[in-house]
Amino acid sequence: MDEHAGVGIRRYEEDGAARSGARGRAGAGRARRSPWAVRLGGVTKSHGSGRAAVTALDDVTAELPYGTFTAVMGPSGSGKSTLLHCASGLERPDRGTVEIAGRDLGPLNERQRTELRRERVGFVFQGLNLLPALTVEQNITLPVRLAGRRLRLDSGWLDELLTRTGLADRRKHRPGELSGGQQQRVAIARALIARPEVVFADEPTGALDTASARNVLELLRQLVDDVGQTVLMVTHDPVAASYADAVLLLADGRVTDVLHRAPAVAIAERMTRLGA
Ligand SMILES: Nc1ncnc2c1ncn2[C@@H]1O[C@H](COP(=O)(O)OP(=O)(O)OP(=O)(O)O)[C@@H](O)[C@H]1O
Repeated sequence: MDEHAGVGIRRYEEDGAARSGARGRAGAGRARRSPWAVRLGGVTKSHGSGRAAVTALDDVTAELPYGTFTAVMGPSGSGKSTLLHCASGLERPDRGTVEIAGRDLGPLNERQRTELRRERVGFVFQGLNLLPALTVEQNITLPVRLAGRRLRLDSGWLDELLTRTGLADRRKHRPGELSGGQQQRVAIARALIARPEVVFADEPTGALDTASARNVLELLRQLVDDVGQTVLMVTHDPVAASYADAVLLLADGRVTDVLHRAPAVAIAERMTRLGA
């Protein structure tokens, strides 16, 4: 294991065990094969080939316990998006292993990976990707409907998500009738509707004003604390990262440090030292 990724892992693990044990609803009803919602072992990934090849991730090991919130930070080009794409099964690493809920993604074919992403993983991106013609409720339930008979809609969970996201009285509205922050909360509810093992968020507050961003970050934090959700979030913003239990700092494709429950100023100071 990468010596840095292992720093303070026990405390991080205890955080997750305490939260996901009591009320853990994320991935509810599924037997757990691993203490980690996500595990990367020696992941290496290059983009391009020959002399143009760029090593985006270089032997990254990281373990995300259930019920924890992890932020990934680093200078531009340090490999944050590539880490998120490899960890979520969107891209295959060149070397190393990726496990989600104890399942090794390596041997899975494309169809199996798509199914796993649909059923076990939630995504929240900066660009929202809501369908403008559908209502809030229809957008949120879309992943379940796309999965056909493989997933069943839990209407109690839908109601809880609508309440938690403050959208209960907006369920029949369309995205164009909502603020940016409300739209991002729809995207978060949609990511959670199938009770994924882990939610991957790429700059979820990047396009929001300060108050809406805080609202979205508090929502993610509450979902981790109350429901035992596991979240991995890429961000450039030290304030956003300060909501996380742990911040993985990347530089040149390697994990150079792990900060635990760090305040925004400490994260910003560490980022400055990385040259970000
Ligand atoms: N499809 C690609 N083809 C070639 N090189 C790529 C590709 N995608 C990423 N890279 C390179 O891999 C490295 C890591 O990129 P990545 O997007 O993961 O970094 P990042 O930390 O997310 O950057 P940013 O903060 O600017 O979004 C960079 O040097 C980037 O130029």
